[in-house]
Amino acid sequence: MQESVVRVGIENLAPTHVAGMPLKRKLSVGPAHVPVQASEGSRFVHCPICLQRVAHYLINSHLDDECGKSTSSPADVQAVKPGCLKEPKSLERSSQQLEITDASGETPQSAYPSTQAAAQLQSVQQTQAWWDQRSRPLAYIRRRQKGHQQPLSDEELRQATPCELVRNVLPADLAEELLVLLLAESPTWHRGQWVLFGKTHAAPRTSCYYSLEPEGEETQETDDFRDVSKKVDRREALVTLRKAADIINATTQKLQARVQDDLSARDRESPWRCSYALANMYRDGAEATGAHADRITPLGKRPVIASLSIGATRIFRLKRANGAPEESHPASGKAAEHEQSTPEPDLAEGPGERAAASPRSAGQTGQLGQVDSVDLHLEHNTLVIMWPPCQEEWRHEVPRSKSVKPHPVSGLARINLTFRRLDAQSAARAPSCRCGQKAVLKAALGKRKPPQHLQRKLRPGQHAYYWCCDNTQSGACGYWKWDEEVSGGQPCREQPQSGCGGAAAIQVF
Ligand SMILES: O=C(O)CCC(=O)C(=O)O
Ligand SMILES: [Fe+2]
Repeated sequence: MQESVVRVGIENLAPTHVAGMPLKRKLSVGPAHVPVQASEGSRFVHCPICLQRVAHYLINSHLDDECGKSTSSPADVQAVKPGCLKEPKSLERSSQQLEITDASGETPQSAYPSTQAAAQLQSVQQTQAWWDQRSRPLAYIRRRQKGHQQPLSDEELRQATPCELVRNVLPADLAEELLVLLLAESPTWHRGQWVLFGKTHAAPRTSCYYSLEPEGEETQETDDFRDVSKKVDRREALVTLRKAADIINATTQKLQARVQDDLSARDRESPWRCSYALANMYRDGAEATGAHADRITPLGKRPVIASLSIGATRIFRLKRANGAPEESHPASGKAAEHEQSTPEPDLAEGPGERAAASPRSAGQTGQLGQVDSVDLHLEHNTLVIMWPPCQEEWRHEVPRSKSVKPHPVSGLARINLTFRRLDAQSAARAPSCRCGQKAVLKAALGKRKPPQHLQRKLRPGQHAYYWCCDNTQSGACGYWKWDEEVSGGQPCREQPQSGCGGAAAIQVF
C-alpha cells in the first residue's frame, strides 16, 4: 500500500484514522529551548539568539515572532549564530524531526517496544538536570502593574510556589505518540455537567479517567471517588499511557527528595507512584478549567499531583488562596488575553477565603517579594508537579484564551493528564451527606476559620479540611462539616518523632 504523508489535525483524527490506516507523520516537534539570562532586578533580558535587549515579558513573543524561525530546530539556531548555542543531547533528541511510519495499519503503539521505553527512561534519569536553566522562561509572575509579567527561572518558581516544572519530560516520540492516541480517543470522552439552582451547566472541556493500577487491584470503593459529580468514565490505560506514567513516576520520585519534609506520611514512606490519570481535553481557547483546588477525597491530605500537558500551549494559572483579590488585577478590567475565570460551580470552594500560608508557598522569595499569582506557559510535553501544600494553599486554573499557541499535530487542542495516587483509606473515611452520597474532602482554602477546639487540635503546619456534599447532578443538599480527624496531613518537619529534623514551625491559623 502506498504511504501517504498527512498533517495530523484534530479534525482528521477519527479513531479509524489512527487505528485502521497507514500513518506517516513528519513533524517538527516543538521549538529548541534556549537559555535566557536576565540581569538581577532588570526588566530586560538579552535574547540568546540575536542578543537584542528585550523587555522580559516580551521575550517569548520575541523568540516566537522575530527569532522564532531560528528556534525551530537546533540546526536552524546554529545557522543564525554559529556556536551561539550548544544544545545538550537530550534537547537535540526532543527537537528532532520525527517520522513515525506505520504501514501495517496498526496503531503507532506497536512501534514502541518496551525495551526502547526502558532505555529512554534510563536516559531521562541520567540527564535529569538538563532542563533547569536551559530553556526560555515558562513561568511569569502576574503583578498588579498593568502588563507587568516578570519571568521566573525554574528555581525561582520552586521557591515562590509549591510547584515544579519539568520540560520535555517524555522522550519526544513518546509524547507525540501519546498525543496522537489521545486525540483519537478524546471524541469519546465525557463532558461533565452539574446542576446549580435548578439549571444544568456543561463543563467547558471533556474528561476521562485512565486506570494505571495493575489489573484487578482497582476497587469499586476507590473508583467511586474518582469523580462522583461528573460521572466521568474510567478506562484501562493505553500501553503508551502506561509508558508515560512510568517516566512520570521515575521523574517525580527522583525530585521528591527535595520536598520530602512537605510530603504526606504515605508519600514519604513509599515513593509516590500514580494509580490513575485524569485526562482533560481543551479543544481550543474557549475551553477552560475554572480556579479550584482539587478534591482530595481519593488522594488523601497533602497530595502530590503530576500534571502533563501535550498539544497546544496554554496558560496554567496559580493563585495563592489568600492572594490579592482578582478584581484588583489590571487584566480583569477589560477583555484580557487570558481571561479571569469565573469558578465553575462544581469547582468552587466552600464559603470564604483567606488561608495563612507556609513560607515556601507564601512566595517569600527574597528579592521577588510576595508572589500571589503565577502564569505557567505549558508547552507540549511539560510536566508540572504540584507538591503539597499546593492543594491546601493555592488554586489553579486554565483560563480561556484568545491566543493559544498551536501545536503542529493538535492545532489549538491541548490535552492534560493529571497523574494521581489513590489513597483508599482516605476514600473510605468519607461520611454520607443528606443525599445519601459520599461527601467529598476539600482543604479549607478560605477565610472560614475552624472552630477553636479544632484550631487547638491542629499542629503547626497542618491545614484544616472539610467535608461537603458534592451532588452536582441533582443539586447539593448543603451538607458541610469540618474534618475533625487531624492525625494525617501534617508536614514531616512538624513531627519530631519521625526523625526528619526540624524546620521552623508554621502557624496556619
Ligand atoms: O488542564 C490542566 O492543566 C489542569 C487540569 C486540572 O486542574 C484538573 O484536572 O484538576
Ligand atoms: Fe485541578
